[in-house]
Amino acid sequence: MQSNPIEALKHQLDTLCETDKTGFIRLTIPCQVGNLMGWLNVQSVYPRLYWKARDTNTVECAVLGAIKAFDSLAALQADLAVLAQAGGQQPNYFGGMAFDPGTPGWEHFPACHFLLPRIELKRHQGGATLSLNLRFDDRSPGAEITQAYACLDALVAEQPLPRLQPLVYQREDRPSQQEWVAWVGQVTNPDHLVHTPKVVLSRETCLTTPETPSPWALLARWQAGAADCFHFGVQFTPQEAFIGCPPERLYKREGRHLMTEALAGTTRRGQDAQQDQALADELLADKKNSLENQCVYQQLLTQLEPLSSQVQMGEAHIVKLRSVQHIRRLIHAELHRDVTDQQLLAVLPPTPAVGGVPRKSALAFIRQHELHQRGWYAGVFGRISHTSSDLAVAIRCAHIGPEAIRLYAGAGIVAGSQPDEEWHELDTKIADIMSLLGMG
Ligand SMILES: C=C(O[C@H]1C=CC=C(C(=O)O)[C@@H]1O)C(=O)O
Ligand SMILES: [Mg+2]
Repeated sequence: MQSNPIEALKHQLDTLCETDKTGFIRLTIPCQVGNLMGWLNVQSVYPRLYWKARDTNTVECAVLGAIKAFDSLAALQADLAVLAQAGGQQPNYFGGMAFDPGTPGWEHFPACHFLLPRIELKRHQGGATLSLNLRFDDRSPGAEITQAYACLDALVAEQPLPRLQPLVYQREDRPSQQEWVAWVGQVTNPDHLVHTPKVVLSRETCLTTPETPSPWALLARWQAGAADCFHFGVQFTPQEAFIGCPPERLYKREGRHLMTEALAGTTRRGQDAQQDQALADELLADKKNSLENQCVYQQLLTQLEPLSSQVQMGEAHIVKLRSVQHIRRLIHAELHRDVTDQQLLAVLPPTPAVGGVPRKSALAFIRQHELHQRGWYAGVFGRISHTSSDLAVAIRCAHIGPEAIRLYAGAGIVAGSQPDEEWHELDTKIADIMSLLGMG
């Protein structure tokens, strides 16, 4: 990016200094950008966050800094309400939530965290824009403007992403395959299935290496092979990152229209078109995989019923990703007038695609057995605003620390699940990122 968009934003800020300052203000200027992650990778302002929703032709966002951040949905919803009441421009808040707020989770990753960024670099079909966000309602205007100038001064020009170097990793799975087999045995025991028909068990694959790659270089490569997925990354601190390319939507809300889905039930990709189709047909007809999907849509329908006037579900169909195929059912609903994102996020996650049925006893099993912290894996990641929100289920993801990369994968265990097949399913779910790391 050339320096003139920054100068142009400063010029807008100069003009703003002389006018009335209230509420939320977004200053925007067109700009040119090559690679948003190449830009993010060199900035010194934190948090650094990337978000691209699953739909084609959607906006790509790279954001920096936080002029406001919320560790609770109630506080976030209150802020949305204040700004909606004031009218005018409405901001986007980016962030996520942990899988289980009742566990310690990951250090530096609060159970819930959504931020209103200082800087937004966006690219859409019409080109790219650079925006500077300001808040005046709850702070001294002078200090806010000084901080905004300082943030603009800190921006640096985009640079090519570093190459991914071949590294040697030491792999350790938690649980081990032996422990996994025992857990699947417990969950599929008829005495357990009677009260808990589904538990999504997960595994942490810890790849230790003296030096980990740039998370943005890794995400850029991962994203290139993950069409039809959400793409996200966040760094709250320079030492660690959480990135992912999840195929599953928690929900998208446009006004009162809500879209959600049940994505569960998995098979691998075939070697050729014919085998691929045979595997897809088998998946759709398979009882165990259909049950995994049914648990998800039944719970979503039950939860949406009191919140909406109409709930409609489409046919089961296959979603093909690079290494796996899934069963999906799309759900549409018209929300009642007063339903908020706070309510939706209090009710919907964790869906039985990542938790289980009933939620309470599935979570109890997970808490009792899994020794690794899921943290934001299987949680929520995305964008919230007054007019529309879009959130992914944070699966197919990696936590990148200074000495290790942690990959996460889970599998829905129901009646008919075979321990070794489910273990193998975990491996196909991490196959994309493993091959990028040279471990495929
Ligand atoms: C929990 C994960 O996947 C879920 C989503 C799709 C298919 C799933 C399955 O077939 O088990 C899982 O429910 C994961 O990838 O970590
Ligand atoms: Mg499965």
